[in-house]
Amino acid sequence: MAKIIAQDLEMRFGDKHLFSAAELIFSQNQVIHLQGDNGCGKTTLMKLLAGLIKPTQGQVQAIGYSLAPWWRSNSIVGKALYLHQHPYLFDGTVLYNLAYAKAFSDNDKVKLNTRTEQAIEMAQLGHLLDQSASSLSGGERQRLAIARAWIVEPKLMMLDEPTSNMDKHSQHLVLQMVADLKKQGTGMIISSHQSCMLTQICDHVWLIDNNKISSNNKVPEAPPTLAVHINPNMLNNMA
Ligand SMILES: Nc1ncnc2c1ncn2[C@@H]1O[C@H](COP(=O)(O)OP(=O)(O)OP(=O)(O)O)[C@@H](O)[C@H]1O
Repeated sequence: MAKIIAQDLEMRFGDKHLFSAAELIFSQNQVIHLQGDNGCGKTTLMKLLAGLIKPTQGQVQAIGYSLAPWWRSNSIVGKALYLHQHPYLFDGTVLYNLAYAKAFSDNDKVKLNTRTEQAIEMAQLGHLLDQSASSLSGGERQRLAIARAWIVEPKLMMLDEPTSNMDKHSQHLVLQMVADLKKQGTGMIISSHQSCMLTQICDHVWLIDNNKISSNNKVPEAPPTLAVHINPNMLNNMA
């Protein structure tokens, strides 16, 4: 099973102590809601686990992956996929961005083509395929980035404030893809300082507070309540 393990972790920027943690384990089949106030270090923690930056102290290692090629000096890079809240997209069309994902998957060509078609449908990107990715709205960019990840089926993935640019409809589309990845065993960290549709499928919480990271099982959230509007005339008619 793929895991990222961080031990004796400490992160500082100059004099600013962001957080310390004796041990953090992020593994497949685990969906974590990463919580904490603005500026507490959620993005920094995810970048550490993705190998994009190094901790001030401590080790971050990946297990359950095949050995990294000799030219890749940092063996963490590329293990857990990190999706920024303003996702990086390649120059080119939406279709080009989806097709590019195939280079990062071990799946065979037929399966990748089928998954690409399914992803286009799930993310409702069909009418945007020939449009330049740089011209997409914030919510469309997020949908494209998550569809691209869904095609690849990563073992571990981190979503940084994924719903910050999304209306309810886009959130719902993304929820379907994320829930499907969960079913397939993809481990996920979803950072959000508020509860949202996506955090409802999380089963663990990591909280950054007072420069410490605590880890707990998540108390299930109540399903979203449906507002029921009762027409008073209807009640009169029933009386
Ligand atoms: N490269 C850097 N150099 C110096 N300080 C940095 C650097 N990157 C982040 N910081 C600081 O570290 C703190 C944590 O930033 P980070 O983006 O990780 O927080 P966050 O919890 O994700 O915030 P938000 O909820 O607002 O997105 C902030 O005060 C930020 O200014």
